[in-house]
Amino acid sequence: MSAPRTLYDKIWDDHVIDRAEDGTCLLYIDRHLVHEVTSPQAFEGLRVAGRKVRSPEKTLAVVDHNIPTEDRRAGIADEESRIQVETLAMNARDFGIEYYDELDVRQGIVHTIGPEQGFTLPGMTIVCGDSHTSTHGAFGALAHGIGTSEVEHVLATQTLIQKKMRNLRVTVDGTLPHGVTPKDVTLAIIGETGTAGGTGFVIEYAGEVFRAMSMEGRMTVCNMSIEGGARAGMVAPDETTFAYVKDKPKAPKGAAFDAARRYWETLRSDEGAFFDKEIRLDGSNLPPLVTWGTSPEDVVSITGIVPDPDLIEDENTRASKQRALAYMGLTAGTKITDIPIDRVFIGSCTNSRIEDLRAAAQIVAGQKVHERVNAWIVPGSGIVKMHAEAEGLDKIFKEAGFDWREPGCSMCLAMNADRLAPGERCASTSNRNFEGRQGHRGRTHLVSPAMAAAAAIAGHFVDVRTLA
Ligand SMILES: CC(C)[C@H](C(=O)O)[C@@H](O)C(=O)O
Ligand code: SF4
Repeated sequence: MSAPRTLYDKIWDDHVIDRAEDGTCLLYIDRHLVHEVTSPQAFEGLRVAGRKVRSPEKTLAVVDHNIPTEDRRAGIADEESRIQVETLAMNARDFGIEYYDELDVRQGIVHTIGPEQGFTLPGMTIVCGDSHTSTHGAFGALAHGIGTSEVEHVLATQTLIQKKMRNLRVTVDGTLPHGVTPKDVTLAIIGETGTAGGTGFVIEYAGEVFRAMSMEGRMTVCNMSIEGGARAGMVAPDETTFAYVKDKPKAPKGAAFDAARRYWETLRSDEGAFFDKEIRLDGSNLPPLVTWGTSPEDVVSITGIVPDPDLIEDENTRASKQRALAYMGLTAGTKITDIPIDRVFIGSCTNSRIEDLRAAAQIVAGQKVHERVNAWIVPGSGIVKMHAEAEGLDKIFKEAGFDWREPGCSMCLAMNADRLAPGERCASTSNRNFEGRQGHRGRTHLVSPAMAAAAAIAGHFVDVRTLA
């Protein structure tokens, strides 16, 4: 009998084409997602070399980072963004790749549309020139970001040169309390391990909490694997996965689905499989979390206070956390619920799917956005937007005073017209809170959609567990 293997080992083994003596492998790539930021030089490289895209049918292109989230018909005012978008459209046309442009209802954030279209499936190797490709690991796929030269390599060959990572299992057992969401789980994990805790690893998320979690929740968790330093994160596929995938436009149908499913059912870590590192958390004790600093590991409970970096022993850590506190304009000891906010951003590939919008709408219904707050909802895709509107969620948000916008990366990163003004403080459902991430001198607090919605109403952070 062969040695027990992890989920990662199995997907890896099934995709190795060639192994060099030093362990470097050539991996087959099943799916390649392409967006406007990291693809222009890759296509240019193909042009110069006179090469074609090896498997256009395994490649899908979409615009997300540079597009405006207001009326699209007005075009793109910013010259650089306009060129990025036009270039992707041209490249997709020239190389025969399916492309969702800014007027297509299927357009959205690259990591939202892959799963939505059934382009993302269990057991696959999935890459994109984007770090949050880890999102797709929620399906039990090996999915990670690649650099632009690798984008060119995959376009040309449908393969990638890779070294295998080590196996890390993060087990979260128990039942999440009311008001505690997948976003809080992922922030808790990063708070525990730090942003370097996953370096050199592929994470498998295991335990009762992930078994009970929806596909969208699993995507939120896998999305932020990269903030925890890991190459990728994954959840073994199960009935929840199969039910989600079934009937998606690009998923296999009928007998082909049944055959695929039989393979997918083998994609779980064997009893006794070896993990290089294990981390355990109790999900039953988690509170809603808020980040106070400029790293996703700077998490604190909603019932907590801004920590005092002066108390940190390690000199470097102390200096960096002191700087974070100064950047954030906070004073140690301040209650988290006393921090006033100016902006709310419910969006990004972490938290802008339909369940996120429902969770936010539930808190917003019948209420008004606080007079000081400018609050936005940016659906992850045109399909999410359409579903939300069919459910009347847009009305709930608009009546409360939210801006209901067009899909895209938007204010997750300041690469388009959407950004914080200097000094503005934002409750954001995105995944990064680095200096300037949402705009020059902007201040980001990472939270769940429910927490962001509650903050929009109150004008400061609120413990959602105290709401009905
Ligand atoms: C623009 C892109 C390369 C980048 C990434 O890789 O993550 C972006 O999506 C981000 O979230 O910072
Ligand atoms: S939504 Fe944010 S994190 Fe996700 S791909 Fe876009 S910029 Fe990157």
